[in-house]
Amino acid sequence: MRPKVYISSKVSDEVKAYLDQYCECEMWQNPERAITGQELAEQIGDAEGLIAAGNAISERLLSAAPKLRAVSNISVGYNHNDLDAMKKRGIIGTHTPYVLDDTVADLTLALMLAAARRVTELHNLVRGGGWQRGVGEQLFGLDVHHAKLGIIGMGRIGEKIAKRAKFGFDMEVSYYNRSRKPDTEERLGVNYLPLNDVLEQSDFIVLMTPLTAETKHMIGEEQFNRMKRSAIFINVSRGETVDEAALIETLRSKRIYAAGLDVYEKEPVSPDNPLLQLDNVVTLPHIGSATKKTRDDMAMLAARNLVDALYGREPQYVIPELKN
Ligand SMILES: NC(=O)c1ccc[n+]([C@@H]2O[C@H](COP(=O)([O-])OP(=O)(O)OC[C@H]3O[C@@H](n4cnc5c(N)ncnc54)[C@H](O)[C@@H]3O)[C@@H](O)[C@H]2O)c1
Ligand SMILES: O=C(O)[C@H](O)CO
Repeated sequence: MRPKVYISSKVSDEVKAYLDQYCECEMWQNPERAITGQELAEQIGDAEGLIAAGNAISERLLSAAPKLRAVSNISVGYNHNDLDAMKKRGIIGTHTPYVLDDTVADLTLALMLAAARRVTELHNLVRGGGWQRGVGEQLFGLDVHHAKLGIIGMGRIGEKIAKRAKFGFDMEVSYYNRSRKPDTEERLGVNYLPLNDVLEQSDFIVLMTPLTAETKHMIGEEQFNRMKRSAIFINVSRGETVDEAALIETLRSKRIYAAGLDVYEKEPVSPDNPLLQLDNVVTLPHIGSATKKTRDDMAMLAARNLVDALYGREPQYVIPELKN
């Protein structure tokens, strides 16, 4: 009998057709909104496999799915998976690295450019008729080209950002990482610096680590106070890597120049979040990997990972902490 699979968000016809060859699939059908944790727990039933699109894989969900053998995340980040609970039940967990790197790096550059050149602020000014009053010096921005970029977390995506910055924008690129990367330093001409030096010397600081116990609130008041007053801070990693209250205060007091954000401590961001009231912030709704092609590629990779797991083959991208 073919294994039952639950797909927690709508996937392309091609991905669905691939899964249908091997599995009995049921899919969340409402394109208007994401499935809630409660709904997923109610619907997962006796599925042996789950294609998960950012859903919390918690003890509560797993206890509602007694037959579950494999969880395949359509994401590279897996901080929303309770790895201990999965290990305890022997559940195979997979993710989707590499296929999204260029897309996320493109968006990071978009945030750097938008924050430095005040793109959304000026867009709003033109739309609101403010151009009639002229565009004075107080609305001029900062250069991206030839500036100093510091990347915290020089992994797959960090490297793609470094490459764009270095070769596309003539930036001087430094990085801080858990371990040094001599190959990357040689290949891309980037310099390793201790974290405090990256914070103190960079014009742009991009945070690109995964969310772990170690990186939670890695950037807070002390780190913001080390940055230049003209610094631009970009977060495309996970919201909880940053102490958001400290970020809000830093931006409110203009302690740094601006921020570009794709991720937040609580998502979706509430309309009351003070970040939304500040001119010196560019905000995006966690869409780093969201082009149609990249999301389709991620879903297809997740589907292949899941089928391999359910048919007893080693999936290409098992979550490293869950590898035997
Ligand atoms: N906004 C989005 O849509 C989006 C899209 C993709 C990925 N992400 C996030 O970006 C993260 C990174 O993705 P990736 O594919 O580049 O991962 P990766 O594992 O290739 O790179 C992460 C790097 O961070 C380093 N690192 C880990 N802990 C650290 C610490 N405590 N201090 C310093 N460095 C540390 C690692 O050594 C590694 O080099 C993902 O885990 C995900 O959370 C967000
Ligand atoms: O981790 C990821 O892949 C993104 O945040 C979701 O697309």
